[in-house]
Amino acid sequence: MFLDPNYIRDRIRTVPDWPQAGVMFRDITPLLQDAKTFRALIDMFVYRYMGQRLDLVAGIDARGFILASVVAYELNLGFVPVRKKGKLPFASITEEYALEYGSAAVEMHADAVRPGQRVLLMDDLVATGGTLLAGAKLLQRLGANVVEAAAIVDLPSLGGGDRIRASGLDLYAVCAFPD
Ligand SMILES: O=P(O)(O)OC[C@H]1O[C@H](OP(=O)(O)OP(=O)(O)O)[C@H](O)[C@@H]1O
Ligand SMILES: Nc1ncnc2[nH]cnc12
Repeated sequence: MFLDPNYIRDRIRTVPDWPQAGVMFRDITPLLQDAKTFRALIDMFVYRYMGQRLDLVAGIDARGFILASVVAYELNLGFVPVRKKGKLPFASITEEYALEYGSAAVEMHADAVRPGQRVLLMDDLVATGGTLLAGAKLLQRLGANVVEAAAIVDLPSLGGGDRIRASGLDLYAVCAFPD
């Protein structure tokens, strides 16, 4: 029961018109706040990846950090942050991208991964797919092999999942909100 995607989906709150009119914001905080659903969620990722050959888990600022660091710890792997622009102290590389509501840029330290390392890339949600694609691009520019992109939620009506798969990157999302 706890590893049923509907159990996860049912604990995501929808907030209409936030942060701007027309956006149905899928809020994962109730899911994280409940000990059982948080553990069930993390376990779904851990069971999926525990048999796979991985070197690192990368997480996207900010909500991807919540997942990726715990999953990395559980899989006995290191964690790498993909940060919003201007936050990293050391030599960094940058990718700009468009969002459902605006534009942004993400960065990684230039020494965050070594060429050939196998990396799982995590974020909370796929809307247009721009954020995960930008994160994957950073990893690929550093020579990493992005084994899969993973998220809690896909919003298929915004086309991000298709965009990610069309780029050649595998995507796993625990659940989807079709409307
Ligand atoms: O698929 P996309 O269209 O790229 O959208 C998904 C991204 O949008 C949200 O983050 P947001 O940029 O709102 O930043 P936050 O984590 O700082 O709230 C979400 O956490 C994803 O990172
Ligand atoms: N609809 C949405 N809900 C939550 N986070 C998002 N990021 C981009 N679109 C979003």
